[in-house]
Amino acid sequence: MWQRQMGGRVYTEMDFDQEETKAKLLGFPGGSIDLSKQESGIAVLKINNPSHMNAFTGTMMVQLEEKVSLLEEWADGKGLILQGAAGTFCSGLDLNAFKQLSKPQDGMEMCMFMQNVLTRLLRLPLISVALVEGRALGGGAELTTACDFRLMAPGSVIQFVHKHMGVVPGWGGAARLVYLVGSQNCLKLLCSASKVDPELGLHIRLADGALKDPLVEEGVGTVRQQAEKWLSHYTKGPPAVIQAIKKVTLSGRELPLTEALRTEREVFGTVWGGPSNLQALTSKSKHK
Ligand SMILES: CC[C@@H](C(=O)O)C(=O)SCCNC(=O)CCNC(=O)[C@H](O)C(C)(C)COP(=O)(O)OP(=O)(O)OC[C@H]1O[C@@H](n2cnc3c(N)ncnc32)[C@H](O)[C@@H]1OP(=O)(O)O
Repeated sequence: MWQRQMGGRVYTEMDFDQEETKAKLLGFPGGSIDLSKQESGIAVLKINNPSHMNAFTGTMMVQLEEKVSLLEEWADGKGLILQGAAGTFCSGLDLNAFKQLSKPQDGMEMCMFMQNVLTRLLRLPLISVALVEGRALGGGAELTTACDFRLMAPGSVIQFVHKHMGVVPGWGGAARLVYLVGSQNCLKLLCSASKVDPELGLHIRLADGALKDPLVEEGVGTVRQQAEKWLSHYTKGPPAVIQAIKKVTLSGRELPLTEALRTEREVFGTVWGGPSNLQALTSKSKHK
């Protein structure tokens, strides 16, 4: 029930031929999206195209979809960190692909593909964090909004540069940005294409944390270690319970009240009387 209501794609085969679009996107090679799942239940998705500032190629779009599919089935998963390679996040759509996808229909098919993938990414039953180092530009800025939280490293910048490209966000970034920062701040960020640094990010609630500089402050660990420590505060506990918390939060955010309540009941039924619940009851009764 939950999967049907919340896990679905935005666009179906009624809207576009996903497989045909995939084949087209694979015509823009370069880079990779690498997934590593850890025993702790935290996975890391690496945006890996460092020679091009982690610009997002067609191959990377297809690989992102494949990795999201794997994460949707990860029963032991609790958290996810989205990070760019070589100390920077993502400089947006690969400009070569941009040029070659210049026909409106091609652009819209790419958008539908990426909106489907990023919506599924945001709806993963995992607590997700975009670890922003260096620059997150254009589509890269949109990628950061497809996670539950954003942690910004010292000197990092999120910049919706779309106006400079004569376009608007197409990967769902505008819809998600309005939800995160409100319509006025969204308008300001898109119309000014201004740089959001950690301080401004915290102020407008685009960022949920500013990480410390390990070169300045001893003992704070790398930014990745800091992000993992931050995320660990929210992923302590059994995977089934953490996943259920994300599901009821998502339904509360996305569904009309009656449907959200019904979904909450469904999800509640998956954990009530489950092993974690029974174990908690047993340990509580010992304290009487
Ligand atoms: C729907 C999303 C879509 C949209 O509509 O907005 C987009 O995302 S469009 C793309 C938006 N992104 C950009 O406009 C950023 C473009 N890149 C830059 O402005 C600069 O590269 C930089 C990111 C500010 C870094 O500048 P700098 O430090 O001077 O390094 P270089 O410019 O020399 O870049 C190093 C290397 O990386 C290549 N590169 C960088 N960004 C891209 C990109 N988006 N696509 C392809 N390649 C990119 C750059 O060409 C250099 O490679 P070489 O020329 O081979 O050395």
